[in-house]
Amino acid sequence: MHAHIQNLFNIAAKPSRKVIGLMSGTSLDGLDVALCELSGDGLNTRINLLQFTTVDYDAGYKQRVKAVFSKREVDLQAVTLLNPWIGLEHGRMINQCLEQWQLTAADVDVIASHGQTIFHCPKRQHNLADYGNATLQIGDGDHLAMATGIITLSDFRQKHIAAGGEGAPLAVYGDYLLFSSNSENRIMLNIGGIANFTWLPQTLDAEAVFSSDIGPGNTMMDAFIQQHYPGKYFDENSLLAKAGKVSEPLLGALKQDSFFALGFPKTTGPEVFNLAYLAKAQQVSGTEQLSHADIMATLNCFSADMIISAIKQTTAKLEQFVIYASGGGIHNPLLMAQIQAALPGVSIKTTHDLGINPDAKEAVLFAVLANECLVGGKQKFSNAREGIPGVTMGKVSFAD
Ligand SMILES: Nc1ncnc2c1ncn2[C@@H]1O[C@H](COP(=O)(O)OP(=O)(O)OP(=O)(O)O)[C@@H](O)[C@H]1O
Ligand SMILES: CC(=O)N[C@H]1[C@@H]2OC[C@@H](O2)[C@@H](O)[C@@H]1O[C@H](C)C(=O)O
Repeated sequence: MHAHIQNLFNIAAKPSRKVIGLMSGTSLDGLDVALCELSGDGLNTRINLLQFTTVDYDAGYKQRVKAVFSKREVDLQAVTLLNPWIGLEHGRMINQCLEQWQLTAADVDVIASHGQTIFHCPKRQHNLADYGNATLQIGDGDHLAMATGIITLSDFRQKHIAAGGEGAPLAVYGDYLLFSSNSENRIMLNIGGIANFTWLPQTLDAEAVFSSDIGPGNTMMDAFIQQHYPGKYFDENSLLAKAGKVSEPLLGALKQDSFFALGFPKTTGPEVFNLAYLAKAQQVSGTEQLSHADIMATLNCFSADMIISAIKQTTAKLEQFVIYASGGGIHNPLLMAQIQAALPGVSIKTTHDLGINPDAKEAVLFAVLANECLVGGKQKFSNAREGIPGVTMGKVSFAD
């Protein structure tokens, strides 16, 4: 047996493992790095979030990734160069975190790397008869493993698609394993660039659980700020949105996309919800002359309304449920206030109340997927129709 396989076997046989979960999402703000200690598997998974940092991307990094991010036409050389480069950059960022935490590579068993999504393309979106669902994450795992000296599991989404899913949301697996409860119905709401949620009924029924994208979380608001306010990346504390008034005609036009009429689960991305989408809605509704503040107020309301509608649809027959929010959108006060106002009596907490820093949640979920890849596989997920095929995800890169 190769020593690497023996090593992997030993890691899987340990009573607990240290896993670094990585997430770099659609907001392109930074790399979320979560050092977790994991024991058990399936519904017996126990997790301790030991360290969490977001390593901010500098302007140069953002510019390089944005040049290819969610664009139909790109410089293929740039994509090819970015694939190893992002792997190496993420490796450098992890090494920096380890130094800050006064740890070494030997203190970590594996890295679980999401990579950087540059294009997400479910069949329903591209509509080409000869092709199925597709998604592309770059930031090569071999480069990450070599740069850190740590075994790396990466590229989790391809197996999901190969087994019939859309490659997302993968949150459902970790949400179910970590956060389901037999004492309350839960909605795990993540408001990142794209908003998504996982439905966790208190019956714990793995066949009833599902996860779905909702529509834009922060992505359109961020894109608008970045276009009109150079040097700013988002509408900090909803200041601009709060200064504006919602335009009902524009809001109505924004809600017209066929994506919203589809049932759950479904996935989307900034390939659909972007500034071109806004421009078209403004044209259709004759609202080209709106002020920046009114547009931002409307975009904020658009994200809030679609989140509210998804939650109402899912919980229509329920007396009680609790929302556990996470992702950068929870720091947007206007967005959160609108959601709460539309759901009076519903308790909106954050994953902090479940012991997980809400900014770290997605990175933690990838650490859980890696743990399942190494020691799990016993929890039955077989509901491919709901986007939860029961497969092992993650490709192994050894460190030498
Ligand atoms: N103080 C704040 N006020 C308003 N918005 C904020 C604030 N802090 C963070 N945000 C929003 O959160 C975003 C970052 O969210 P997050 O890190 O969850 O995104 P992501 O992980 O890239 O997304 P995804 O889940 O889609 O992959 C910022 O771009 C911004 O829109
Ligand atoms: C293709 C892709 O990267 N999708 C992301 C994105 O960001 C939020 C939403 O869109 C979600 O579907 C997904 O990420 C989370 C971690 C998921 O798979 O659950």
